Amino acid sequence: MPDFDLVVIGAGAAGLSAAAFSAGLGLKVALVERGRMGGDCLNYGCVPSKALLAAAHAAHAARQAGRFGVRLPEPEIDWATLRAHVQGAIARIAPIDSEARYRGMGVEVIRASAHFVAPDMIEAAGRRISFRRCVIAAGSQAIVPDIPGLGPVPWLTNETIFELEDPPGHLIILGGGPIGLEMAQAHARLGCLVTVIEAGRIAGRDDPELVDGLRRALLREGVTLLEGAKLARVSSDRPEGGGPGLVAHLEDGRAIGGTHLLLAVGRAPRLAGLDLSAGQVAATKRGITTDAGLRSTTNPRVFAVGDIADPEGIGPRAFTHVASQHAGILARRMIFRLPAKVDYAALPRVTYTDPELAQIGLTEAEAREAGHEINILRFPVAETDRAAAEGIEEGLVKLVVTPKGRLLGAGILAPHAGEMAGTFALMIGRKLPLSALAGLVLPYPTLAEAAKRAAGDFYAPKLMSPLVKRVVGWLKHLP
Ligand SMILES: Cc1cc2nc3c(=O)[nH]c(=O)nc-3n(C[C@H](O)[C@H](O)[C@H](O)COP(=O)(O)OP(=O)(O)OC[C@H]3O[C@@H](n4cnc5c(N)ncnc54)[C@H](O)[C@@H]3O)c2cc1C
Ligand SMILES: NC(=O)c1ccc[n+]([C@@H]2O[C@H](COP(=O)([O-])OP(=O)(O)OC[C@H]3O[C@@H](n4cnc5c(N)ncnc54)[C@H](O)[C@@H]3O)[C@@H](O)[C@H]2O)c1
Repeated sequence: MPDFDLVVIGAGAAGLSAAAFSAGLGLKVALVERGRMGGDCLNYGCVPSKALLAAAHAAHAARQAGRFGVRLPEPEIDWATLRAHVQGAIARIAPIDSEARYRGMGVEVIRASAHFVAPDMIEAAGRRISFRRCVIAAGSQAIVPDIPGLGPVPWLTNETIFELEDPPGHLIILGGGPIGLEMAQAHARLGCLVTVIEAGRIAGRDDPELVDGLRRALLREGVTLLEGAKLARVSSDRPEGGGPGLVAHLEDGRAIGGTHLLLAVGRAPRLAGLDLSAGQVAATKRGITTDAGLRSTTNPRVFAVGDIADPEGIGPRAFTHVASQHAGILARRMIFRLPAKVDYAALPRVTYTDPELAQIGLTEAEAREAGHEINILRFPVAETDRAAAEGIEEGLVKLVVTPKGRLLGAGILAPHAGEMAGTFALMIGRKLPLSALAGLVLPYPTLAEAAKRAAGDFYAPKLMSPLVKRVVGWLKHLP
């Protein structure tokens, strides 16, 4: 008999969900975690970043209040209290992910590093542990690019930036993806100088039309965005009187002096140390190779979930809600032996800047690339009455639909766009026709009305057609 029905490696969003439902269904489960319970999302990712952004938005709101005739002095940033707020947000959620809670569920929690010693056995804390099934949920970590000068010049990643004792004077951020942009706006609003060095364009996976508005918003707030910029090397530049300092030298000869460097150029799966070859588990630099049901293609006892999983070579989707989706697939596939596959057709993703940038399903470019015949519908958020009342200038809803009115994708740039994403995820996921959105009675005044107005545009030409006008002309003669 194996020691455990299930061994889970990693107690982040993905591993915790897998352990909880498996123990709940009566399986004997071991959960191995070498770092902090809760993984990246709780400790170094979603939670601290959103807590920092909340503080930054409060500072910004105070600065903007004058527009409404409410005059406030320039906000003073109390960094120690701000840090306490960020750590407090983590502490508030931590009990949910805690060792004590999981032990209470009957899970054996092992605080150690795990590695394979055989296809049906791992080793952790000096113990060899055999299993019927193993779920690898070891997550991902920040990529450290090979840039001359890094090393002598220290750098920050998502694991260290929330621990700074003092605010950075001038934060140089390498990479303008979700991490780079969220951290850029957060620090700029908190009074730091910020320069983003992006090799391509910022928010490169998102629709350029939506990104335009976000770019304008960031530039207005004083963030320096260097797009299409290649970093050649970094050098140390300690200012007189001490303190951190560096110079980022771009390939085109520009040199940017700053105090701190944040690396936000993407994520790499945490494969090192797992000794996957001993477990006969195949992997590439994108992650653990699985089928569409998250089962290892080379070891049927093993599944992979969360950031480390690479189902069918389509690559990871590094989001906490994907980790949860994976856990649901695992329950059906691994425990109930039902067919279940990853399906990202209705996947939402949100960059929590202000305005927020949300994409659900396909962007226009992705839909065209996939060969869909599409219509594009747009409505500027600024034209809603709510935007007028709140002085909102930036924002756009952009819908990607088939000629028959099926929604393939929705992009939203708006304050709190993430709160609107659910409607679109439901529509795409359940294949609801666009008429469902066009006919929806929404509360007035809300920014979400922009989405309904965009959907309405699909039907307006049909409604105003000569045929309909003839029918109306005929109907008016009826008693
Ligand atoms: C700054 C930042 C902000 C983010 N914001 C958002 C957001 O707003 N929304 C969103 O959806 N996603 C966000 N993400 C992404 C999200 O954090 C990840 O997708 C999610 O944490 C992945 O969960 P996971 O369980 O796969 O991996 P992780 O959370 O990384 O957990 C893996 C765990 O495995 C442990 N581990 C690794 N190897 C071993 C081993 N050999 N033995 C034992 N333990 C091991 C690690 O210590 C870790 O705790 C953000 C990420 C970052 C970095
Ligand atoms: N709000 C959210 O849901 C949220 C927030 C943060 C992170 N995440 C997840 O974490 C993942 C990783 O985020 P990320 O921002 O680190 O990575 P990313 O891969 O999304 O973006 C990295 C950016 O860095 C650029 N880049 C790469 N190498 C470079 C170099 N040498 N010089 C300059 N630019 C370079 C790329 O062109 C890209 O635009 C995201 O894709 C997302 O899945 C999600």
